[in-house]
Amino acid sequence: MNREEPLFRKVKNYSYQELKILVGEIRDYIKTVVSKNTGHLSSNLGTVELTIALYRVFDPDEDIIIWDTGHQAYTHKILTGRYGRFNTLRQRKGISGFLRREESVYDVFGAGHVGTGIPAALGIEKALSMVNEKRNVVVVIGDGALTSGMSLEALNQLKQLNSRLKIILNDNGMSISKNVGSLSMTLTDLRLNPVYREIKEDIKGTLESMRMKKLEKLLSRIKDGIKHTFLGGNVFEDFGLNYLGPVDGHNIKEMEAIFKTIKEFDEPFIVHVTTQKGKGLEYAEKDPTKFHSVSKIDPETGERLYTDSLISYSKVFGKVIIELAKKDTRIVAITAAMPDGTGLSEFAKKYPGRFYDLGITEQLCVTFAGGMAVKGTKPVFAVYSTFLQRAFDQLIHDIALQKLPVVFAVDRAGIVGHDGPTHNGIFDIAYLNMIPNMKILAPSSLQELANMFYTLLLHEELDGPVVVRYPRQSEYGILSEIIDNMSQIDLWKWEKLIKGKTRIAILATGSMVQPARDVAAKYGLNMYNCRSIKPLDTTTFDAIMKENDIILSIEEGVRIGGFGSSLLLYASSKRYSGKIHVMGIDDIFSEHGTRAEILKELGLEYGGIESTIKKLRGELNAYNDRVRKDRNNLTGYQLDR
Ligand SMILES: Cc1ncc(C[n+]2csc(CCOP(=O)(O)OP(=O)(O)O)c2C)c(N)n1
Ligand SMILES: CC(=O)[C@@H](O)[C@H](O)COP(=O)(O)O
Ligand SMILES: [Mg+2]
Repeated sequence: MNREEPLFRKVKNYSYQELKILVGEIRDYIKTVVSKNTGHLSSNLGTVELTIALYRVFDPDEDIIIWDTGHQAYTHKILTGRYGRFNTLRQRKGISGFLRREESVYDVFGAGHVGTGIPAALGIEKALSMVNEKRNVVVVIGDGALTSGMSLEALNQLKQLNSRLKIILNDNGMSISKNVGSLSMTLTDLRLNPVYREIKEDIKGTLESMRMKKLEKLLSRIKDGIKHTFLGGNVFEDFGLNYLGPVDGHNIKEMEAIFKTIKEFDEPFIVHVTTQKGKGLEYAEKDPTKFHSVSKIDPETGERLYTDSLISYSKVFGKVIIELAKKDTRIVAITAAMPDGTGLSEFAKKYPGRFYDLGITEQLCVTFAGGMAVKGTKPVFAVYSTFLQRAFDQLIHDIALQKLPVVFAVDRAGIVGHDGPTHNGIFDIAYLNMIPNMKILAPSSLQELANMFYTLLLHEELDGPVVVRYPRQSEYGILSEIIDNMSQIDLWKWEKLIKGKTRIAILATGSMVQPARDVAAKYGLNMYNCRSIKPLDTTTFDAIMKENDIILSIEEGVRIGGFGSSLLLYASSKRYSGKIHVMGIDDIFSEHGTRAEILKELGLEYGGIESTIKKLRGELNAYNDRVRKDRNNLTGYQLDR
């Protein structure tokens, strides 16, 4: 039970001098904890003053405050009763890096994925109105998140639903990389347009009563429909929002004045706050993208603390796609605002005309790729497994149904570690497995990843979509060697890695092949790398069923609807009389912690596989004993007669 008194209650009474000290302390605390624990550094350094100003005006005990995405809400956590526990951020059993309802009553709506803020706030507002509860509902949303489909769909409903939402737009000009699209250009215009600066000057610095009068006048002019001459008009006003800004997001006093003003009005507002991503930390200010989401770093220099000889799957993918694009000019790469995370940023520089960052729009990206495929290009959409969930219908309706040859590079498949349940990519096998015409591959090594894309993009005639899923993992390897050794492989054939001495086989996919292989080698088991999850290599599987009494399948994904469940369905159709045991993730949301910790808890590593094998071997021995005994008994019975 958390008994910490929320700091926001005290902060309301701080002087501006005290607030300045608090701001510095919070920034320092965030830097210290994130550099040790991993986390979202730049975005959180940018929202310290914004959160303080907001909570001095709006009261989290009274008002409803929603954070879109939640990756920028560390100051919110620190102010709402988690100062003491903040140093456990993103650690196993520690506090989450995102908003979680079970963690605090002040995390009103859980988050992690972009674009949920305005839709959820709108729902909450309407639910409150049904019970005649009039509370302020405030949403904090970034300029990147504002461009996502869900945000825009919700904005489109504000007028019709008579919303009074107060939207605080935290505009730092950045998504993870530079923000893209027309709306981001509009925001740049608004930041620079002197008309708005005049209004800001008008409001700022005036006495409370004067400020209110000016605002009332402004609002009555807005309502009279003359906003276009007075304000110049902007897209937000077309959505029914009163627009105010831009306001300096590092000036608490200035923000307070505007927040107090909007709190007085029974009207929907959008306050355009400008902040700097990485504020107050030189290296993060210089390269906010690099420090958006960080692994362990030296807090003073920002240097990463990890072994250089390890290479991530994303990095190999990024390099491979450049090499392949040299050989085939039809290859294009698409990302939903994740050029860095997916390894595509170098491709973007090398082939700007063949690279599409479409913003945080996974659904758009899928259908856009479909359109490109129709016209003979070879689109590769690189996306995190968890974010591809957004585009389920597009995968079915726009891609698979039409057998469009789109390649999906599904990164962060499996357990992601510190980001936790909102970001774990554990559902993709299941949600893709059920879609007709969809093929799913999983490489078991960096080299196999390279070979898969090499084969798919240069040597296969694709008759529909193909997904390659790979984990948030780094392994030993030399990038140039991997590229030099790229070769064609039989994508749809399972590879026998070990010929065992028992009638037990392990069938593993992707990241599970390496630990399973070690166990198989120790216990003399037959071992297969099932690189094709769908279609099953039924020729090999038929032979496996003939040669083995026990089959253990292992995948880094949910068991329901996964690879193992496909094996079970097929095996039962063939009346296989042996036992198939499926290892994977049960019907739960796995927690945050290191990837190794979580995999261990799930039994998806050497130790877990070994103990399962021991159990299965025990069962097999007991079964064989029973059969032997039965046979003896039977013989005895016959003799007796
Ligand atoms: C559906 C979805 N797609 C992609 C992401 C990855 N992502 C997390 S934060 C972010 C950028 C958001 O930009 P913005 O809202 O401006 O926040 P900032 O970090 O600039 O404060 C992205 C693309 C996500 N969380 N959810
Ligand atoms: C908030 C968000 O969705 C991203 O910032 C994500 O946390 C990045 O994950 P990686 O660190 O795996 O790139
Ligand atoms: Mg931003």
